[in-house]
Amino acid sequence: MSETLPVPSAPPAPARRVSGVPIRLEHVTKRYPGQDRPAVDDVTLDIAAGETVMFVGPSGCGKTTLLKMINRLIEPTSGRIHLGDEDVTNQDPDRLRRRIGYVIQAGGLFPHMMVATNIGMVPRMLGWEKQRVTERIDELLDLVGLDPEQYRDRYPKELSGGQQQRVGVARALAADPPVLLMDEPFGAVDPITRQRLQDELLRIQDELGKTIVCVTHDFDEAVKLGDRIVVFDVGARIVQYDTPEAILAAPAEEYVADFVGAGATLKQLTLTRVNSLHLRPVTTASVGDDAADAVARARAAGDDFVVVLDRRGRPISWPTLAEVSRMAAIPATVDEKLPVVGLGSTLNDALDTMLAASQGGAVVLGRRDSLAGVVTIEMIMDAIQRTRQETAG
Ligand SMILES: Nc1ncnc2c1ncn2[C@@H]1O[C@H](COP(=O)(O)OP(=O)(O)OP(=O)(O)O)[C@@H](O)[C@H]1O
Repeated sequence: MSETLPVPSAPPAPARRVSGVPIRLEHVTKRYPGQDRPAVDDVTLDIAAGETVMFVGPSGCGKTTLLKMINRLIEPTSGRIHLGDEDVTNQDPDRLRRRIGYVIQAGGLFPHMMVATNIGMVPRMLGWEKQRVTERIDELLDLVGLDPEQYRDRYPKELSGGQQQRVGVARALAADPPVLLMDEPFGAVDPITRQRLQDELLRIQDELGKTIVCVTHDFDEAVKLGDRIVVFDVGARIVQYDTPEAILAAPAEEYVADFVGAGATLKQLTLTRVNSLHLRPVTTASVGDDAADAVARARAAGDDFVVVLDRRGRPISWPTLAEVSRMAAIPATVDEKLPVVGLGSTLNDALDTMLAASQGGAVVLGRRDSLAGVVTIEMIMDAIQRTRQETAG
């Protein structure tokens, strides 16, 4: 029988808006027919409102079963589930699911429905007026970084994997549910896209403060996204439930140490985020501005590059002064390969992004993809050096 594990007392992430509710699982068990051992064996777990909690553990240990019992896609054999003050164990599952957003691998979009129809499904079921649904769709596309004009009338197959996943997140958030469940949400996309989507999720969560429970196979992802991580063993036995920092510093059992991996010191870098660096301000210019003026301002500031912003203040390119000098006005050209990272990106991510680009740095995006500054390879190297010294000392 697993012991009761209250929410650990470490302080939550820096104060942010909380729109989520706490989740309490009480002695929850799931026995599948014909199996001798329960897939989930008497689990008690408290998840605090507004936190992101990551479920990790070996294949078949019961993570997905536990997750799906929260929105009753799987019915518990016994035990109770509370959302906020409410016992939802016997609540009508359809009603329950409207209060719990659910994101699965590859977005899980309906292929025959346009993006807008996919996103607007739950609000329409809830009887929202047409105008309100339409506005909500555009608002959400904007939130997940997709231009509504360009994407709302497309079919899922006309989107990249990463874009489909973004729409999946938008759809899950449509009716503004307090809880978001995610099952390997970024498992099906390439590493660079995954990193971007993780950054977006951090940014969105920073704005919204939902209660998020997310299953992942990737311990680095758990460290990056989680306010806390639950490490499970077979039967969804909770081996450790703590902040990423605490788990990396002191794995509870040898089993967790093995799971965390030999590179734990290096993983500490995954804990250091771009927002902890002192970001460099940079010369910017808007589309249509006089190029000579931008060059003069950059020279005066000692910058070799100019970050070009679109009319919504989002960076679209990062030309050198030599390139800008050849122009009359700043063009609207979007550089598809612009190296960008989010404020929540880890130093590992930032380094990966920079190594694939020519500028020796990356543009840092803040809220709604606005420019937060620039991070350079030198800044990352300095930070790595400091982390090494602290770990050694
Ligand atoms: N519908 C089912 N019928 C019978 N057994 C099941 C069913 N679904 C899952 N199981 C079993 O329950 C256990 C837990 O499965 P679950 O999918 O929850 O694990 P998991 O930790 O999410 O695994 P993975 O990481 O591989 O996705 C496994 O032993 C699995 O074989």
